[in-house]
Amino acid sequence: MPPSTMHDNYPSTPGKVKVERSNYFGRVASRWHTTASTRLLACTAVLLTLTLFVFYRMSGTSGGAIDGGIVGRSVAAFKPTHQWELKVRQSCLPKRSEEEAMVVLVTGAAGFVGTHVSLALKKRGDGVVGLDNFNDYYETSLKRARQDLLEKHGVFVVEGDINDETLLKALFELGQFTHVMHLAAQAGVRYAMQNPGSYVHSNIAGLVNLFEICKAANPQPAIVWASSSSVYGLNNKVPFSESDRTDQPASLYAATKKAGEEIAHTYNHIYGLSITGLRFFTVYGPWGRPDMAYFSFTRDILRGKAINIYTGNGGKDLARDFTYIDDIVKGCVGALDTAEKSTGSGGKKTGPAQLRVFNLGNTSPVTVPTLVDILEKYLKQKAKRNIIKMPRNGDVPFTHANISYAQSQFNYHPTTNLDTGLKKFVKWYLSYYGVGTDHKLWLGDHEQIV
Ligand SMILES: O=C(O)[C@H]1O[C@H](OP(=O)(O)OP(=O)(O)OC[C@H]2O[C@@H](n3ccc(=O)[nH]c3=O)[C@H](O)[C@@H]2O)[C@H](O)[C@@H](O)[C@H]1O
Repeated sequence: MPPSTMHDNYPSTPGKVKVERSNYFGRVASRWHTTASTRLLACTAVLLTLTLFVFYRMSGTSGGAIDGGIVGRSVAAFKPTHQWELKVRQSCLPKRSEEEAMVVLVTGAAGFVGTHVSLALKKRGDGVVGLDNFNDYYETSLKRARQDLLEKHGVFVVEGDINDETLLKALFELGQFTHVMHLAAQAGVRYAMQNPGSYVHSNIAGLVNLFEICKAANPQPAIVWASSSSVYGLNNKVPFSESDRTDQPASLYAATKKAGEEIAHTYNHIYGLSITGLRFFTVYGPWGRPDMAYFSFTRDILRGKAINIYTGNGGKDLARDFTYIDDIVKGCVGALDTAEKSTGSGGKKTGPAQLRVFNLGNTSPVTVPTLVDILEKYLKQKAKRNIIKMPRNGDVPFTHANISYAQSQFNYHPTTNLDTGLKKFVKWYLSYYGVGTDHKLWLGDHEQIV
């Protein structure tokens, strides 16, 4: 199999893609007992394949395009059209006074948090452009529905990957962004064991590419980005404070988010980028992520399917500091509003710049069985519960945020408890998918739920 075909197994925008390993080497091995000339041919083919593979990988990075290394090829060259430029310009136009207004690039805009933050910014009159690669980590129809919602509110979502240098340069030139809300990432704690490359592609390579573009932009934007409560890993000092140790990640997902925080430090230190990391604590709500427990439990309860409820050591219930999406949006907007300007110019730092990390949690952990109790109440249906020991897949037993830093800096006060938040989620879920729980059933009317 030629190397180009081998690479076609990898997506440029990774998602839930099964990487089928080439069985070329297997076939070569099985024929190893044949003639000497076959053996020579096989050796040459293996060497040629390896040489081309290495060359392909090296040319991908030396050409300036930061691609995902093990996950991929460079994204296809982007060529802006007149129509595309018009849409970007229009979406960037603020509707409030120039001094007050921000022009924000929201990456991951068709994602759960990205959609809500984009809407909130647009509603108060900021210029907002979205960017999303629409990967298939979970159902893309939900991402497209969020995109429809955004476009109805005047937010144009550019389809593209944060690793696409050409696209990002064109966007930054047009947009002259004052801020970047960076939410594009490969999410999910447990999926990291199935597709580690996608975490490297989005959470490491993509982050570096975005910082490179921001550092070179004139003016440099201030950046607020999504880190994760998972960086606390096996930390058992509660509640988790920003100054606690974060050097024991329990999953590759957590490790890439922790790495992102270190990379942020570097770009702040060398180039004067103003960077704020937000450690989100298990965010849930309407338009949420189908891979998360509250969402998949809802689906399975309605279908009469059993759900797995994990327990920790000694059968102890797991607990999360579940945080409602509206509270997270307030935190994101607060972080944007208090972000100072970057200090660099022409890729050079001219003075020290702001570097912050905040917990955005709810400060009241709830156990997973209690979450299921609440869902049963609002779904009016009993769950079939399988209680099983937590698999060794990167999970942590509990999370609990100390939010006093965010409180002091931008008055962050979460107001929605899990009961109220899940009630709103269930209402949205039933209106979106229909009571019959057929996922293809679209009842529309979603705007009222936001
Ligand atoms: O705060 C974060 O930084 C992360 O939050 C979220 O991770 P988690 O807190 O692990 O949420 P989620 O998967 O909903 O599992 C919730 C609970 O249900 C338990 N759980 C899960 C699945 C299952 O089948 N059974 C079960 O008991 C499970 O053991 C856990 O106790 C985001 O997905 C992640 O992207 C990141 O943003």
